[in-house]
Amino acid sequence: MAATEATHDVLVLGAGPTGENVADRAHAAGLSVAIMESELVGGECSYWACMPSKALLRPVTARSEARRVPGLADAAAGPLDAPAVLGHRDAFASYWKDDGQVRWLETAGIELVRGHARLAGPRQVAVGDRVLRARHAVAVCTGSRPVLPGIPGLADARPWTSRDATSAKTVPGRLVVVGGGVVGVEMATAWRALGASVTLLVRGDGLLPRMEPFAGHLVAESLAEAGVFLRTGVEVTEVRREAPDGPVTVVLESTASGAPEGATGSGDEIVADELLIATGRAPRTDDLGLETVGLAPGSWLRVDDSCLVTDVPGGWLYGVGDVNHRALLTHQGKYQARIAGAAIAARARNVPILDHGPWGAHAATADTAAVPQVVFSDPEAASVGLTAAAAERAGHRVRVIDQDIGAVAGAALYTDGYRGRARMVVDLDREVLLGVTFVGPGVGELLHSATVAVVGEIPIERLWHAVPAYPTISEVWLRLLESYRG
Ligand SMILES: Cc1cc2nc3c(=O)[nH]c(=O)nc-3n(C[C@H](O)[C@H](O)[C@H](O)COP(=O)(O)OP(=O)(O)OC[C@H]3O[C@@H](n4cnc5c(N)ncnc54)[C@H](O)[C@@H]3O)c2cc1C
Ligand SMILES: NC(=O)c1ccc[n+]([C@@H]2O[C@H](COP(=O)([O-])OP(=O)(O)OC[C@H]3O[C@@H](n4cnc5c(N)ncnc54)[C@H](O)[C@@H]3O)[C@@H](O)[C@H]2O)c1
Repeated sequence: MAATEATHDVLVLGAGPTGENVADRAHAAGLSVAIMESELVGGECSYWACMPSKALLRPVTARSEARRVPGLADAAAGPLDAPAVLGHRDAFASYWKDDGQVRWLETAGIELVRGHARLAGPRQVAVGDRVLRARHAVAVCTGSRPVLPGIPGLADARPWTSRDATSAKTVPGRLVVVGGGVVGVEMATAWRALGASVTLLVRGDGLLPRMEPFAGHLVAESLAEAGVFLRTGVEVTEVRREAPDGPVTVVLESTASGAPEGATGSGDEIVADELLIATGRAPRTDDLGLETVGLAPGSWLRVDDSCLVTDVPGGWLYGVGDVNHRALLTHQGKYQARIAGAAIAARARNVPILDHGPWGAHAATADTAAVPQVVFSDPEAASVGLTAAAAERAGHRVRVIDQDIGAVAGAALYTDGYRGRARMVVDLDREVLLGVTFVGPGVGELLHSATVAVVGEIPIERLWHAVPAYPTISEVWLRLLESYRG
């Protein structure tokens, strides 16, 4: 059968949050756009990542806070209603149906092409028996997938990935989680609160290694209090699941210092019902036709600040979102999409000089200079910009100011015995903030104040006039600034 052909101004591969926003920005600029999707419009974030995971975690943190509010503690003392929480999660994952997002594409005037898309040479994409051509740009927004390390026996042991951990229909009796990054911590938090006996295995010496060390310490302390069995400094060397529906045995390099609640087996082996591997991400570029444009299949796409792929000549191929490995977060993918969409539109109109300096309209800057992230653990950990160690490594002359958030009146009112800590990293040469970290209940909503301060490079002397309302947790800002100014 002959291939059907069509030409659009812009072709977008992958309709996750990033692809949707590239398509939207390009279309809003008057360009014709087709977007291709092999699974569900909305991508990982909507169905197997941000939305379902946060729907699982919100009841956990709400209960935990309520337990520390006088008058509510008894009412919140019982277990979570797991079927209700899982049902709430299902609703937030739109029951794994994308009708709503498809309707949005239709309303926006963006053509949806369902199927697996592959590049078929410069400015050309094949989907099934269709060949689509792009007048101006092709944007690859195909995201990332979980990495499964090459541990003997793992592939045959039916491990959970982040997709299973966010969509499981029942609570496992015993869950082993490998990886102390964001997915490992969030999912250990959720499934423990839902009733599973959870063992968290970490290769390094702590959790959340990309944040300030106190974030990992406070979260680890709280996970241990919740009954999570945390083992640091261990490596999984083998995994066995002898019967398809039987338990899984995880073999470790070191000796256990105790056994997790409800687990059978100890020492070098842990037996569990499910095993979640949360050890990072790989780009979804292995079956994308990258070789037809001179790139290596399976590689992250190297891009400039307008998200143009640097290794392909001609100025037509963009890599936006997770796939370029700059910042694997939905809000940063969408930010890059707004920048790339503007750059695509400007180049299509032959605008001679793009605004490509840092913080310019056509230069993604915040996704390297000021990335905000909230880990929705209990307590939450929220950070933007550089940690103290990263700032020093980058050659800045810094001063670090730490503050116990529990000492602030608003925090004391928020929950009894509020435990939390804040840090700001000050650039001593310019007297602006390079990074801010908050750990504690409810701090996720505090983060944007720090993001504005870091991105805006607001001088400390002006921040002094940004008066936090009394009595809110935001008063921690005042304490941080008082400590700095003396
Ligand atoms: C468990 C978990 C929780 C997370 N929680 C958060 C959070 O709270 N906040 C946050 O900011 N980030 C979070 N993230 C990260 C976030 O999910 C990603 O950064 C985000 O989804 C990236 O968006 P994207 O559009 O670049 O890629 P994706 O969301 O992965 O979308 C890519 C799309 O491309 C499609 N596709 C792939 N290949 C092809 C092809 N060849 N042809 C056609 N279509 C294709 C895919 O089916 C998919 O729909 C989380 C991640 C995980 C794993
Ligand atoms: N709330 C949020 O913003 C949120 C939530 C979940 C995920 N995400 C994003 O999704 C991405 C993926 O998260 P993730 O937790 O899978 O990756 P990650 O890179 O954050 O953490 C993976 C961890 O696994 C460890 N690891 C790697 N190989 C290992 C092995 N063989 N054995 C034991 N440990 C090993 C790494 O040292 C690392 O600490 C991250 O970039 C994250 O930002 C964001």
